[in-house]
Amino acid sequence: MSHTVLLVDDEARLADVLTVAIERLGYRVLSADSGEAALRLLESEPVDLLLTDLRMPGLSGRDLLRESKKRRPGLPVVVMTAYSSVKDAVEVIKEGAFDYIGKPFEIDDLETVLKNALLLSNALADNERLRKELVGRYRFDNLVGASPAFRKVIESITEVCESRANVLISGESGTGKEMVARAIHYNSPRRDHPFVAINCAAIPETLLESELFGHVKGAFTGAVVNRPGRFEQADRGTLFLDEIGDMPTSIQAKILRVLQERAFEPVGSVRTRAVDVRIVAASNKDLRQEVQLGNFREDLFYRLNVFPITLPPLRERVEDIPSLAHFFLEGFNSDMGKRIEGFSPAALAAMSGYGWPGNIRELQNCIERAVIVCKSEQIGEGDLPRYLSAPRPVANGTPAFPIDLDGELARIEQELIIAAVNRAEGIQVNAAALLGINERSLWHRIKKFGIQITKRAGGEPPLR
Ligand SMILES: Nc1ncnc2c1ncn2[C@@H]1O[C@H](COP(=O)(O)OP(=O)(O)OP(=O)(O)O)[C@@H](O)[C@H]1O
Repeated sequence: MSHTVLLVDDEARLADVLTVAIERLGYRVLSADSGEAALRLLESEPVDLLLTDLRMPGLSGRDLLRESKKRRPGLPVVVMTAYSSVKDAVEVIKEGAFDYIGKPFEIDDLETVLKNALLLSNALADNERLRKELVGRYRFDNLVGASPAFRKVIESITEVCESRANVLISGESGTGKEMVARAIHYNSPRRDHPFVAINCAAIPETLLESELFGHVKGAFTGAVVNRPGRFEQADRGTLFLDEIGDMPTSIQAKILRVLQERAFEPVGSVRTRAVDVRIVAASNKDLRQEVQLGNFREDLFYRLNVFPITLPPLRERVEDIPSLAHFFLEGFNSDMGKRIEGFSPAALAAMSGYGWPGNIRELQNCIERAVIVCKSEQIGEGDLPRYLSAPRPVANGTPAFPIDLDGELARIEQELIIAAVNRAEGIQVNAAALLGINERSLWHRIKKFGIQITKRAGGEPPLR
């Protein structure tokens, strides 16, 4: 395909002669008699090179050069002038012109200049494309996935990582929220400072404040030394507040203050400490809904939600299952010194047909188990838990042997937990009591299965 040259000259006769000559060289020519007309063509036409006269009434060649650099930075510009002078040449080159040609010139000279300008701009464009590809690959090489839904996530990370904006990552359990938080940190200007993570749901309310803000000696029984909190540890870096939806309201107010004033006081201290921390928060609950239910402060929600990223559940990015499965297979192969080459079509089909309530973490666990049990060079359907593809093994009280006992027990466990959590209206301590286990054990199981929990509004619900 021939390249398009936009020729700009206010002298109509010369423009006509040049148009014919340039067309003979094999280019398509668009002609404009002023800088203004040229800008309009630049907006609407696919132009590969701008060849402009320097002195023109209205918008001069130099003005046009500047404007074109703003609109199309990669477009090569060649400037022509009747008043050939070194000073003009230096100036236009400084402003970003590719070359300069003094009138009158031989068509052969023009041909060489045009050819070189186009060659260089193609090379630069290729270079930029390759650079972007490489940066993309090395930056996010551990984030596997090419589905449209996941590509959007990568785009969001690319957009936000350079800034200081707070980020709120939403997504079901095991969808990769922490991984994304790390990708943001390690691709941000803060990458040489700490990435500190804290799981707000895993720490009892009484300890959370001191965990976040630290404490001074004597602040409470057991505080025998001054201890810095996570905010201080993350100074100049990133603090990842995981499961922020489970943060008690009293602490939410304190987090809001750090976001607004970039300052806090350790527990037991009256001295204010300044801190420079970027917050990346994550939640597997719908925080907007939590705000409506009165469980989460609206002002904090808006502070955190400056840049929201939503991670799709694995069942909505089924296309990524094979590449994720291979990625995990490679990792476990090398951890366990195995050489399993891949998956049978039936195994891939079973994985693609399953709903993955625990998302990528569940897939990862499943591949780990398969690598352990697999005895051949390919993971087959039989190496995967039966519940991935098998229909229910107990119908009308009669077991359809053989069954996958572990898989079935996991399924029943999951169902009972969901039922208890629903009965307890999302209040985990009550659900744990219903199941006869402690709250911590329940929390671990909820995490393992990726169960979604939504508390209902209106205080402690009665247990039935
Ligand atoms: N795109 C991905 N490519 C490769 N591995 C991934 C990807 N996303 C997540 N993982 C892996 O899946 C597992 C779960 O991810 P992660 O812990 O980031 O999820 P999460 O959403 O933070 O979970 P939770 O809500 O339970 O804290 C991790 O082992 C992580 O390495």
